[in-house]
Amino acid sequence: MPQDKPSWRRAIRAERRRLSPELRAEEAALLRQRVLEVLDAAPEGHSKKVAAYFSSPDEPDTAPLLQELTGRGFEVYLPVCEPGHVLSWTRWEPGTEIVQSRVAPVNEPVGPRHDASLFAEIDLMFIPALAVDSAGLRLGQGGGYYDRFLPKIDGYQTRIAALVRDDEFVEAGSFAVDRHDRPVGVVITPSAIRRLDNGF
Ligand SMILES: Nc1nc2c(c(=O)[nH]1)N(C=O)[C@@H](CNc1ccc(C(=O)N[C@@H](CCC(=O)O)C(=O)O)cc1)CN2
Ligand SMILES: Nc1ncnc2c1ncn2[C@@H]1O[C@H](COP(=O)(O)OP(=O)(O)OP(=O)(O)O)[C@@H](O)[C@H]1O
Repeated sequence: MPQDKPSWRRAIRAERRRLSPELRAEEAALLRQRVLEVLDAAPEGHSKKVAAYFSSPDEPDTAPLLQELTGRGFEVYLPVCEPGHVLSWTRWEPGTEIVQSRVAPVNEPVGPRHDASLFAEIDLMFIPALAVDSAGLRLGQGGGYYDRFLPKIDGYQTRIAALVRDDEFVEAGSFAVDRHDRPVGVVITPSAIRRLDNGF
């Protein structure tokens, strides 16, 4: 029996809170390594614009990889939560002002906002999840922001890579899925890059 989403969310958040700062830092460094491997394997002519996100304290720490991406000359865009569970996108560089979102418990950059059409030029997007199953379906924080956003970029080439801890990559069917859930094509954990054979 697949478990309901709220039970999974509670269990994963509790597990993440139990991590020591040392293990968290170690996993963040490994995730950065894996992301660099994905970029190194990217085809010639791959866009220098990528989308990512600012991690919250309970998520795998994306700070090292954001630094690394800008250090390698990538233009990095991060989500901004708009009312109505809409995401827009703002460029981030080290030093960009960061504020607490007015509509969700996350931090976001301040600056000009772009809509989904930005993704015509984005080949790779990193997205948060609490868990991903082997079919590529993700369990998010429950806002439905990405579920609503991803259909808007269906027509673009953007590859979508979810970042989770090793234990959070689980068998297909482990958690309940809804009709609106979109599969991701790649799952990156500290120990591995998994390219899923689901056409995404
Ligand atoms: N780092 C990060 N940024 C992100 C997301 C994310 O998952 N992680 N999002 C991914 O969509 C969007 C923000 N959506 C979110 C929706 C709900 C919660 C959340 O923690 N909800 C809790 C507590 C609610 C509250 O305190 O108001 C909950 O539902 O229990 C977090 C982010 C866009 N930015
Ligand atoms: N495409 C959509 N259109 C309308 N409502 C949606 C859509 N996607 C999700 N929702 C609604 O948003 C809420 C959260 O959905 P869900 O539990 O799948 O979020 P999530 O995948 O955890 O979040 P996120 O995508 O932000 O990481 C649900 O009430 C769901 O019905």
